[in-house]
Amino acid sequence: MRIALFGYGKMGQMIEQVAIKRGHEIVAKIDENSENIDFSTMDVAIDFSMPEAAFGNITKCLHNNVPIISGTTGWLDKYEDATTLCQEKKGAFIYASNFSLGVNIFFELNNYLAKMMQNLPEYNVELEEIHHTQKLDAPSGTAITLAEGVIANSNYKQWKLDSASKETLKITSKRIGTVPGTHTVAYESIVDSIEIKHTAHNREGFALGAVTAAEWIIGKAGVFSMRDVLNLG
Ligand SMILES: NC(=O)C1=CN([C@@H]2O[C@H](COP(=O)(O)OP(=O)(O)OC[C@H]3O[C@@H](n4cnc5c(N)ncnc54)[C@H](OP(=O)(O)O)[C@@H]3O)[C@@H](O)[C@H]2O)C=CC1
Ligand SMILES: O=C(O)C1=N[C@H](C(=O)O)C[C@H](O)C1
Repeated sequence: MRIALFGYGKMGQMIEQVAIKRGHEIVAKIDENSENIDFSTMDVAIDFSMPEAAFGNITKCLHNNVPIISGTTGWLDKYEDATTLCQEKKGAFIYASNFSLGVNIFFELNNYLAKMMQNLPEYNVELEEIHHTQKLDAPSGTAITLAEGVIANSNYKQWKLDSASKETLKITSKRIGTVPGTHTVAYESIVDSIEIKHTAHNREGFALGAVTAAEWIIGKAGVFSMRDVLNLG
């Protein structure tokens, strides 16, 4: 498969390693200064760039009929515009806040746990995410997906950074050293605590998930998710 990388930072470089190991070819490494991009050389594009760049990269790919996988976080105010364009162009697009297999299982676990806790008012739930100090957005995209999972299965109406109320689910974001990504969902009552936690040890799981999604999307049209790729039901 001929893969173009939009963004060649920490994730772009890890994806290159994983893709080459799986027999793929990197045909372009695109950054904010790239001009005259030749879309005809690409079977698929993978975008791990920056919050302000992702939507532009996605729309360029869709306009040029190149399937696009995006893992960039912090741009989701434009997600619906991207899906509408994808449908208009009969293109192929996947966004995931987290491409790792482990986190996608963790998302399912989070939804299941939230459903079980729904009618147990003695428990209070909070989310925490920890990432490296270079991360630009907060809360993490993964924490937002986890919060959406809790909200869909509880009486919470919204999430907020550092602030809680009866209707507001609190997310705490910490930035420490080189932490690749740690997410905790904690339910607390007076008598006990229930915690589920995912700890990424490095970036390889994210990269493998993104390359797997790129392999899966070839020949398909539509807006998909990692639930589709991993066949999680
Ligand atoms: N969904 C997932 O599984 C994961 C998502 N992420 C997300 O992916 C994104 C990238 O993370 P990471 O690789 O760690 O970040 P880095 O900062 O290491 O890399 C981002 C790269 O994007 C480049 N860039 C800037 N503008 C553009 C542009 N217009 N087009 C293409 N590239 C551009 C930057 O170049 P320059 O430095 O020259 O500006 C930089 O090299 C973040 O949003 C992060 O949250 C990260 C890990 C997993
Ligand atoms: O910026 C990162 O590094 C990560 N970003 C994603 C997020 O915002 O959830 C995924 C992963 O946790 C690493």
